[in-house]
Amino acid sequence: MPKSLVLASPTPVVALGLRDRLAAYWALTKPRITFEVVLIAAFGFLLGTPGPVDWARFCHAMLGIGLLSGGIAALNQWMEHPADGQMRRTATRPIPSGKVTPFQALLFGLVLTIGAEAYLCPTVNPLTAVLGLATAIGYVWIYTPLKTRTWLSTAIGSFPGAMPPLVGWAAAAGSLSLEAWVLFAIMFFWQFPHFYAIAWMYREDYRRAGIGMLPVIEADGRRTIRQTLITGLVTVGLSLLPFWLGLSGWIYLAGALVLGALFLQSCLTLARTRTNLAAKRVLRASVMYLPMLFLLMTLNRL
Ligand code: HEM
Ligand SMILES: CC(C)=CCC/C(C)=C/CC/C(C)=C/COP(=O)(O)OP(=O)(O)O
Repeated sequence: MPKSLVLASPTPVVALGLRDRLAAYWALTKPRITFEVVLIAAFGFLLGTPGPVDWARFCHAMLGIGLLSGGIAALNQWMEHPADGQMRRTATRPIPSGKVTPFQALLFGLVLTIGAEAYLCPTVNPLTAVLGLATAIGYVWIYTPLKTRTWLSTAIGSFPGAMPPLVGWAAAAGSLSLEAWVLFAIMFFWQFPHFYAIAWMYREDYRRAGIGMLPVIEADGRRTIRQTLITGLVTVGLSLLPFWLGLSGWIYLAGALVLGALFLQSCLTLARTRTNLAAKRVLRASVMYLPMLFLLMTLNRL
């Protein structure tokens, strides 16, 4: 297929009923990713709570974090809608499919992002708002433009990507501690198997849009596999630290080992078979692994 082929024509906005219009705006927030962001932030909040849980603050924090995650997802789509229109996976998104204009998406993203910041600062605490702002800048203004410039963009995007537990912790505690940074580190390394699996599955799509992720730029996939295995191992190794730090107990340790073994098994299967199906299993395993690990950590503490 020629590189220049545009899968979704940049049509002007199509006439939509209210329901479809709302659905298009909802899609701009990348709801499934935003859901996982809020979930991990919620675990971060509970883990960072020093005494009894302040449920009012918890609700404010989750609402603000959800709005922020949705807002930056919309801004990301505003910035990369030409590339999204070139890829099968993203060609049906609200902007390339003409359901929302780029300007509407920009406005929506700004309102949500600025609104979230203005909400988090007084109702939760300034530290949470500052970390949220750093996440927005890191994701929208640093990671997104770098996607077409360097294969290292994914490693850079992992910094804002790892913020949910840190932001959740800050919302509860009003400060950050070693334990919070350990949660950040687990999530930072977790992302490598996650996005290498995705980049493997969609490498033709990414190539067409000029996004040179590692599986796109290397011919044989060896570095992708090596980095997937190493970062998978580092993730599982780091996942044992909450036990040693006294954040969680024996049930967590046993569960983390079982979950880690399953996650690593999916990475090893990808290394052995190098198929798209195996990459899909790594993606599924990664999406399950993280919330289950944090759930165990939190339950075990309670
Ligand atoms: C540099 C970091 C990351 C990159 C490049 C990345 C990229 C992607 C992409 C392209 C997909 C779509 C896969 C598909 O359509 O089949 C995806 C799925 C997903 N990602 Fe990530 N992601 C990253 C980090 C994160 C983070 C930090 C979270 C959450 C806290 C997350 C949660 C998810 C979830 C839940 C899905 C599945 C969504 C679904 O079911 O459609 N990702 N990721
Ligand atoms: C606290 C808080 C609000 C945290 C937000 C965390 C965050 C920034 C998550 C997104 C991580 C990420 C790099 C996703 C991929 O985007 P992509 O542009 O590569 O994906 P795409 O190709 O599907 O658009």
